[in-house]
Amino acid sequence: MSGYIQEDLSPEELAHRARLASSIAGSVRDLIDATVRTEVDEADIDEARRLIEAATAILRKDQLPGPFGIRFNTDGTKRSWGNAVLGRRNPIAPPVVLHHEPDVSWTEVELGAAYEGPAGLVHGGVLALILDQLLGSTAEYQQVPGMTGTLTVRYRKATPLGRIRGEARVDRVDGVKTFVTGTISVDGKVTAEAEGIFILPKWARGDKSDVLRRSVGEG
Ligand SMILES: CCCCCCCCCC(=O)SCCNC(=O)CCNC(=O)[C@H](O)C(C)(C)COP(=O)(O)OP(=O)(O)OC[C@H]1O[C@@H](n2cnc3c(N)ncnc32)[C@H](O)[C@@H]1OP(=O)(O)O
Repeated sequence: MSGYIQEDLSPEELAHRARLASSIAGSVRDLIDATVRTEVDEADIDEARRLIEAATAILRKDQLPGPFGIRFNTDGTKRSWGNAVLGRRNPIAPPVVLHHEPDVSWTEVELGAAYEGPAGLVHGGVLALILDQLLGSTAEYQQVPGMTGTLTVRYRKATPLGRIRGEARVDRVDGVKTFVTGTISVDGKVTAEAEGIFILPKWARGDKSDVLRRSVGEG
């Protein structure tokens, strides 16, 4: 499967690239929030556009030919920096930072104006996006990875924009299928529940599954 890339970067080089990725993506996330919420006049919009287009031209001077992919390093680490949920290099990603404990994986993340659906509330699709990744990464961490086959979300209460907590656990494994459950909560109250069925795809079965089991990706 293409898009899985093997690299051999020193710890110093990895740390340097991580700093660069986080700094540029953080600036663009701030820009996204500023864009959603700006009330400036047309002259300021025109000036901001000029500066943004200049910044885009600088970044376009040297680009990957396609997406970032998933990169393995010789030290055993794995980077998913382009990932839409975790990607430290992706300004669309909140980014979600996952914490894995023996029985539970969790995250706490601030969702601002860019993630709005109903007024003042988190978009249901954004919650499904976060749950998909959280549940999928939980399966991966427990060494039973897979692609999302089915994700079922029950929205129990509205989720206000702001700080949310996600938690997930592997419920059971049946052959190539891993069943994972999870929740989103705010101030200790569950607002959404999910179950995901993650399936180790045919192309990754047998020896090839090692590449998916080796480590859990860092965003
Ligand atoms: C790989 C590690 C990734 C870790 C990151 C996770 C977080 C990211 C999550 C994602 O965004 S993944 C992207 C969204 N998902 C996809 O694009 C998946 C697209 N679908 C596929 O690639 C295949 O349809 C799939 C891998 C899900 C299943 O195809 P297979 O050909 O490998 O399945 P197969 O026909 O061998 O069936 C295996 C078992 O799964 C069952 N099954 C198949 N598709 C299913 C489905 N969609 N939902 C539930 N069960 C399903 C099937 O009935 C069978 O059950 P039994 O073993 O009990 O007989």
